[in-house]
Amino acid sequence: MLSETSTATVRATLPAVGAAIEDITERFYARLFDAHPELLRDLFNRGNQAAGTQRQALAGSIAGFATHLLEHPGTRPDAMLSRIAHKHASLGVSAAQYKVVHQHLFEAIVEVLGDAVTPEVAAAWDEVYWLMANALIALEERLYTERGYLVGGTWGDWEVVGRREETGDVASFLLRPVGGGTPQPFQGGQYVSVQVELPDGARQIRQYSLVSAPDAAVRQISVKRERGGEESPAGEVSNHLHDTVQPGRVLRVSAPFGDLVLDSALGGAERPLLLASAGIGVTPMVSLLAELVDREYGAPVAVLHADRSPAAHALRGDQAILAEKLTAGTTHYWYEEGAGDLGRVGYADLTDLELPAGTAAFICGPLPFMRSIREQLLAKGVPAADIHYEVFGPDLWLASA
Ligand SMILES: NC(=O)C1=CN([C@@H]2O[C@H](COP(=O)(O)OP(=O)(O)OC[C@H]3O[C@@H](n4cnc5c(N)ncnc54)[C@H](O)[C@@H]3O)[C@@H](O)[C@H]2O)C=CC1
Repeated sequence: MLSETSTATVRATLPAVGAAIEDITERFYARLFDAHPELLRDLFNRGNQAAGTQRQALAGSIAGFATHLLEHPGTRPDAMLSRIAHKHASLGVSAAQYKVVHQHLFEAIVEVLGDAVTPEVAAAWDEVYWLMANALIALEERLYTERGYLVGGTWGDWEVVGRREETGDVASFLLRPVGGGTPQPFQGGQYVSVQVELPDGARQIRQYSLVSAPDAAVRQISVKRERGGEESPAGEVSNHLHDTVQPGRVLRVSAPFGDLVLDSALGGAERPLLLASAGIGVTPMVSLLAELVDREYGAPVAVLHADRSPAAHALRGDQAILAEKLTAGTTHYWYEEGAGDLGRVGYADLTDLELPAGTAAFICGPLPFMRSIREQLLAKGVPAADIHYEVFGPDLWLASA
């Protein structure tokens, strides 16, 4: 909890810091990568840096954390912290790295705000930083130790033992640990980080949801080729995987992390579920469904998916087969074109969908889709706390929340 003196100072300076936060985070990353070029090459996503989205996400999380401290003193924004901690753990982040970030972040604050950063102001924001950093460090250490990993030591070598083209843009890669052995079961909905060496020697990392059943001996990821367009650069890692990775290749893969998991929503008891995905957001839903089937889940499960067309709908077969195996599963599909009798036309529309009382929702897909589903669920009376979501890449939902 923020001290009384710092609370007053943070309250008085939040508007100024908030207004300058994107400038501050831009200079922060410039300073950080100047001092540690290896971080941009081998840890941070270069595409997100170039597009500025990581900066917006960091700005959003700092501003969000400070606002939370002021508005809800004595509590923590647990959902936000948990999401960040899982992502960090999958990257192997360690406590020492928070000191490096602190140094460059505070230098950037002074560079942007100048004399406004009195010792009192610096001390108050220092307190905010360390409240957030220490909360994350504790969560990350718990994630490592719970699973018996050394801090930062979750990477392993995995051999690609199969590859399957799912759609024109999505390929699945089947992975088995080098040296054999059955991997520990993960939780449906979790993801792994994958690190590949690119032609210029950079070792870039991306997260991909696990698609296989949590206890499968062979793990599967399904990757959409990010072709890029006017607003977004082509995905360096997804294109590399599509163009060069065939069976026999060994990839560096992290242990599974991610908190879009059943236990976070269920609290021990079965309840009606809604699993809504769009586009490549289908991936975590498939492992969640596999886990539900495995548990012989008895409560109603509504499986919703929206896509450009049936042909673009990756893993449609797996999703349908698993939904069919559920005791009380229903499927609802929407396609922008070519729906025929395979689904409804247009974006996902929940107007006609009857939601049993007590439904918990899981959503994953492009941000506009997730916002639209969240709005529709809130309008139908689903409490915000029962809406769980996964964001791939920088959390711009937070930045704009
Ligand atoms: N959870 C996450 O953070 C995810 C992020 N993405 C990101 O989103 C981008 C696009 O993903 P794609 O699979 O190519 O999806 P996409 O662009 O093919 O869209 C899939 C479907 O989302 C729905 N949708 C799109 N805009 C909507 C809107 N404004 N309102 C309601 N529904 C809407 C439509 O039904 C559309 O067919 C990717 O670049 C990816 O990085 C994708 C999946 C998951």
